[in-house]
Amino acid sequence: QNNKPRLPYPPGPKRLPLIGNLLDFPQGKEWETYTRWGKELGSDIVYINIAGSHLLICNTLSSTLDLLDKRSAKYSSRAPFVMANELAGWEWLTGGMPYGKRWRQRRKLFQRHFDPADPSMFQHWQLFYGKKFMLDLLDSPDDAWNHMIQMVAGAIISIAYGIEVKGKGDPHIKLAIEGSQSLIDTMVPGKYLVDSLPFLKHLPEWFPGANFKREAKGFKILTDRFREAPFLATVDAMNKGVAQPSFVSQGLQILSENIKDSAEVKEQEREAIIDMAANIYLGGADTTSSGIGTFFLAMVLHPEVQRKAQEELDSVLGHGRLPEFGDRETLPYLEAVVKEVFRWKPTTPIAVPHYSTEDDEYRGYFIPKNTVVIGNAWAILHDEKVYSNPEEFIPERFLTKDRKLNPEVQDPSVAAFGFGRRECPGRHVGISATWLIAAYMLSAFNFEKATDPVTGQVIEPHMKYHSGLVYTPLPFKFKLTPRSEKTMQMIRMLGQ
Ligand code: HEM
Repeated sequence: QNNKPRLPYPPGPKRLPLIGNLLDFPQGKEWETYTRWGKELGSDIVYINIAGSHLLICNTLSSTLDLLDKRSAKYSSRAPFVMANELAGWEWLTGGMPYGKRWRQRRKLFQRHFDPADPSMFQHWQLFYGKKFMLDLLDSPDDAWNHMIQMVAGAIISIAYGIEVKGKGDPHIKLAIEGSQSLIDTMVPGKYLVDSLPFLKHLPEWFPGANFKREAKGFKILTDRFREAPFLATVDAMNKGVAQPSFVSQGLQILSENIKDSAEVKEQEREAIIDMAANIYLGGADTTSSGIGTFFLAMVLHPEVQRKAQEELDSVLGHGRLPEFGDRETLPYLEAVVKEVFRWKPTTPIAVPHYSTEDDEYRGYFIPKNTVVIGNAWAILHDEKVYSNPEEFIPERFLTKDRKLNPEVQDPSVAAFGFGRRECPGRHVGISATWLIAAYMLSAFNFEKATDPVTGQVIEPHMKYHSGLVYTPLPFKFKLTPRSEKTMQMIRMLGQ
């Protein structure tokens, strides 16, 4: 290693001594700044250095796949977050775990349960909550946003634990929302000095400036409760013989039938089941609801898209019933709408940054060990060479002239769910939920812009997003009306 001549770092904005690009670091929508830097430098890979930490951004699919996929043995870890992982009790978060045996064990458990070839386990719960959601919409359409958040949270909790949540104010939903918020609060890059200067973790709590340690203690109590409470509720239901099928009940069942492993190995697997179940909520709730929020926005802004999707649904369903998962292949326009939702406003615009574990060379440049490597999903999904007018919402881009899905157009899932060995293991669960809600809502409701009740003026959707790791549309007002008396009857029948 040391005998090799040192190659230059990849191109990047000019660095200052010591602090490097610290002052250039974008606040919000960083994917747009990364894309601009790449264009200005004429390079699809951009290197920046933040006070000694290395960061590499890949702005095209080819460079991203070259590193994160083809060289995944070196690029599949995660950067250490001292505050979140060591102090606030998030060390069991698989999405943040370093690459290795512990992570692999959890990922395997996940894949065993969420087999794309047998989606019935999770689709059963998606249908259950989807129907409940439709009844809630009929009851109070103006509250669509809140109903949607509750529906997604409820479905994910049931998929993980088999616990049927009771709607607004349900303690499991409340704990889950508080738990994931505390994670978002601890994982803000640059918020806690201890993430850049890890030795600070040894300061005693009373030391001036060590409030982060007291804060971490509060977070840890919540984190532990979030991880354990729903799991214990499932164990209790299993003991009483009333548990419903779920990730946890299936995992514990298989574990109880295992007679070949030692008690120690079985205990490790039990811990992995507890961890992974809580990860299902953290990975699946905010991501899915953000995608569905973007779908709402797209429908309100594009009545012509809505109309075409409804025509297609009516031609297949004949106004007589609500769609089912089995209809999916016969509805290419709707499929194109869902693809365009994930492309237009990618839910995770920089995916989750990877971390390199060895020195490397790429196209004549040096990429040191411990570099944070970002596949810029937003840049890939907004590349005008692949998707013309990328800022526009155009489902037709995925279709041939005779309205079939065009296999030659790049599927957004090449980037919308991350890359390589860390690629989202729950992507088919999230896409399935988004498809179902899009199909249900378009068959039964019309989306329109809201009007001011006093002036009667149309209220334009504000199109504001929260710019974090998950790009989340902020709730906006819109109007939902049932398409006909018949659709209202169909929904009412769901409640019987
Ligand atoms: C529908 C929207 C979703 C989006 C956009 C999304 C996106 C992502 C991304 C970008 C990653 C990181 C990939 C990487 O490191 O390259 C990830 C990881 C993960 N996702 Fe998803 N996800 C979604 C839904 C779900 C669902 C529904 C579940 C659970 C059922 C889930 C569970 C996970 C887990 C457990 C990880 C951690 C994987 C690891 O680090 O090994 N996701 N997701």
